[in-house]
Amino acid sequence: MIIGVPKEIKNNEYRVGMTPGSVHSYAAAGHEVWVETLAGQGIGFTDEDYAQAGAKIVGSAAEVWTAEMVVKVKEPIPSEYGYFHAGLILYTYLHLAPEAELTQALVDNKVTAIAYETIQLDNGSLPLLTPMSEVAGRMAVQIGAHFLEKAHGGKGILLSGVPGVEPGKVAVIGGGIVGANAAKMAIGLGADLSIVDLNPDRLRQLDDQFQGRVKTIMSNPYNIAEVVRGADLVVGAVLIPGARAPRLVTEEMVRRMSPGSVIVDVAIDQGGSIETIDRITTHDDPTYVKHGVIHYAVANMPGAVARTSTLALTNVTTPYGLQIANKGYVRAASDNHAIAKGINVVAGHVTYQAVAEAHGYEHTDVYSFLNSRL
Ligand SMILES: NC(=O)C1=CN([C@@H]2O[C@H](COP(=O)(O)OP(=O)(O)OC[C@H]3O[C@@H](n4cnc5c(N)ncnc54)[C@H](O)[C@@H]3O)[C@@H](O)[C@H]2O)C=CC1
Ligand SMILES: CC(=O)C(=O)O
Repeated sequence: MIIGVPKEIKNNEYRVGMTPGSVHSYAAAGHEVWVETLAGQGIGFTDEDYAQAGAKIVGSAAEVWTAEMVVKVKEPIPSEYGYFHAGLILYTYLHLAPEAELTQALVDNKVTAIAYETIQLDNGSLPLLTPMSEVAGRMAVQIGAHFLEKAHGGKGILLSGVPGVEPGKVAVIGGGIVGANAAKMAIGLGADLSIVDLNPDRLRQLDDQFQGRVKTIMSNPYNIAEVVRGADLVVGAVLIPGARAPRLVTEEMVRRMSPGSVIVDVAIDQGGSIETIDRITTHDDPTYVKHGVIHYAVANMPGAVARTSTLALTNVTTPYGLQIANKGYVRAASDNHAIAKGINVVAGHVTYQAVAEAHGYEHTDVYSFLNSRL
């Protein structure tokens, strides 16, 4: 199969869909990999590194996108929609529930769109989202600490406190991978940490894992209002896989926070979990202030630490990508249902229920579709 790896063009996105090591694995399996020139340059992977690993370096995005399968990092942006073509396998993050226009473009062009973030194991885990959630969760606290500094617009709080002065308060809404990784950093800094989740078993795990250094709180509007009101830093970290994020922190709750507090809404890639976050921000211009509170809503946070993130991401995307390339998506998804769950759109059908519901498409059962093609 011919597999294309375009250079990412989203704001400050230096991650890349394959490392030279992943190119080597695809090439060893008999595939031809086309890498757009300078795709990895920003993180120290040169065209020469890719060529030595077995890639063909191509001069333009337009050419890369003519491949049978495209391996990317971020969801395509409108200037890339024109490259879609029937039968293309697009393997990348997609986050379609808040992206009506992208969903329509994939449907109209009969692209087979396999979303990293909905590839799901039988135990419910999301193996291709996990590493980026680890990165973003850890970053969320360091970003929050930065914006809490007076010179960056914050209220002038050091999250750790100092002897004789109490630490800052961090409230994490959603105790999954992002939440647990934010917790590690907050605890490492010595902050006063609360984590809110809906799942009592998850709260028990967090309680055990952090040995009394976290307050675990059941999710309901009353508890969220209380914890948000007292927080210096709120981290939005909820997820309902594939669906638009629930807006758990209301405008009224934000209004009651003290001026100079910070919200980092990691869940912005699924539409955001904070009512006062009405737009995605960028690494170039990451924050805005509403009701005196600093809002950070960057949808590609791991792009800021792109070398670490690319290595972590391709560690998990390459084995699944190889299954898709080696067997074709129909056989790969029939043999491995984790991959079937990643198929959001195929041959003009929407096969992920939450995406169909979000945009009013009829839902096509992915297994019926796959069986019809076997
Ligand atoms: N902005 C960015 O750059 C990045 C964003 N993300 C996003 O972060 C979000 C979280 O991802 P993960 O931690 O991996 O998901 P996860 O599935 O591991 O955790 C989500 C948690 O939210 C909880 N939850 C669901 N509904 C809730 C409610 N009503 N109240 C409280 N808790 C609730 C679940 O029980 C679960 O523990 C996702 O939207 C993911 O795509 C991840 C990486 C980078
Ligand atoms: C998860 C995601 O969308 C990202 O890492 O950018």
